[in-house]
Amino acid sequence: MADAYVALADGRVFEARARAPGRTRGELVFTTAYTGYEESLTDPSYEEQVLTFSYPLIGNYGVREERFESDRVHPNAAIAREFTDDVAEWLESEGVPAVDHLDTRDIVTSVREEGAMACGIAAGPDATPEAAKEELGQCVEMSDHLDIGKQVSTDEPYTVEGDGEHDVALVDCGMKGSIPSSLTERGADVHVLPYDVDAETVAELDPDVLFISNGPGDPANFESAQALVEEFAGEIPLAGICLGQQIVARAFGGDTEKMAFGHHGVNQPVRDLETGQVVMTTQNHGYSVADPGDLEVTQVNVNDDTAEGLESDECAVVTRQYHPEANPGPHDSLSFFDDVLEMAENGSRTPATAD
Ligand SMILES: NC(=O)CC[C@H](N)C(=O)O
Repeated sequence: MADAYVALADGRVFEARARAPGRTRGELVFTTAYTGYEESLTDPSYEEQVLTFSYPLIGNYGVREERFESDRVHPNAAIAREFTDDVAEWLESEGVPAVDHLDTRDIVTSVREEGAMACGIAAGPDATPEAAKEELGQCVEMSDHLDIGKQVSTDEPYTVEGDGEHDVALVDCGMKGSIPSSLTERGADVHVLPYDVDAETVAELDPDVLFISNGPGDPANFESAQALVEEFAGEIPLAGICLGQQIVARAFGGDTEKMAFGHHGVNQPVRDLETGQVVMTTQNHGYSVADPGDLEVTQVNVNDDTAEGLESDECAVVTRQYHPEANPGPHDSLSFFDDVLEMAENGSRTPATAD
């Protein structure tokens, strides 16, 4: 007998098996990643979402903390065709409801056809379809999570030391741990700052580059990070990943829009418009840059032409919509971090001419 229920905004209620008990709700999204479940579940960009894995068996190589991207699980709940005991126990210990033994192909095709939608979950001995529907009724639209940055950012600034070759000011809007480590490995000291850090604090640090991280929710709600970019545009080189690209685009007069079901997976093809080269990338976003403002689109998604890379020579800006730090996913675009540090070194996106 079912001991878990998933209620969707399209009116359907799925029966399922409870793997970690509890009641919750969130925006239902799916990832096509067939590996990297620990990294996805600890990616802060999934805050306030319910994550469905389209790959049918999740947990077949265990759970290891060194693969975590942050110190907790971020989606409000997780759904798979089958979770192993390792993953189920981990999610239960984190208090995050998990359900399996339901037709995830049906869920994925519904989201693909109708877009990311609200869902409610009730799992455990007392679960009822009505409880799942009640949760669904309380689900808040992603764009109405006005201060979602506070839920995921650091409260206090701190520094992760590399070799002191460059100083990166990294605004933590819900960053994945692989972003600072990709920079420290390349010799930079990374000063991690709260999502609402003020301009004076950044000015005092006098960084070589101001870097805006990935993060959850609607980029339009990250007003203070946007104001920071507006303040330092043309003064300090700027970089951004995912939410960071969206915030930088808005600061340069551009705009963002909600996608139907977004890109969540590890095989999204991206073409560089200058070289023509295509790389496979890791992605996790539900919004995209609809208008790059004063920035130039330098890379696009091969599937749907959305903006994947933005740059400005004049103001020293380089951003990516995808996740060059990988984890999970392919390492094809790790050189982004070399480009960022080269820009930090030269103070410009174009390499200094040797003369
Ligand atoms: N990974 C991210 O930074 C996601 C950015 C933003 N929250 C989106 O959904 O598009």
